[in-house]
Amino acid sequence: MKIINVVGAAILKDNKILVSKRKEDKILGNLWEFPGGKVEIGETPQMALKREIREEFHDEVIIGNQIGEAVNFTYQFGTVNLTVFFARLKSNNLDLTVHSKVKWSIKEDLIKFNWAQADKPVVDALLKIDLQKVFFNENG
Ligand SMILES: Nc1nc2c([nH]c(=O)n2[C@H]2C[C@H](O)[C@@H](COP(=O)(O)OP(=O)(O)OP(=O)(O)O)O2)c(=O)[nH]1
Repeated sequence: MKIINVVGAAILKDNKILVSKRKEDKILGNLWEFPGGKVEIGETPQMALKREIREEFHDEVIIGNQIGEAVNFTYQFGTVNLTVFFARLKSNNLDLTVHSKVKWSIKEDLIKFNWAQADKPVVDALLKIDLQKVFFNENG
């Protein structure tokens, strides 16, 4: 079965995490996810994530550490290999070009969103991390 390599960003601001809702007419429509997308040939995960955030929100980000392990989840259309990284915004447009909505959520509320299946183990891993201790290298 086809493996689709996907990267996502848990963008942090003021101890909140940005969560985004997929448009109704897309695969996994109306489900919540970490913004990001497919890694293209020749890209590192970090390069792909910066490109996707630029395309999706017209924003620049600093990428931090990976959250937990990469997750493999098999949907009807293929197996998604999802890797999620912490990120911080360097700009603040958050233009909605591919999502129907975004929300800033406190950690405790993350479980209330209707997540894409692949994201659930990542959310569990995130819940165990103290967000106050997440570090960003300004060159990241
Ligand atoms: N961006 C993102 N995609 C996720 C997450 N969880 C998850 O299962 N996915 C799936 C949804 C899609 O099948 C795939 C990511 O593809 P995508 O968002 O770049 O693209 P898409 O299939 O919606 O649309 P397209 O680029 O093919 O036009 O991974 C997540 O947290 N973030």
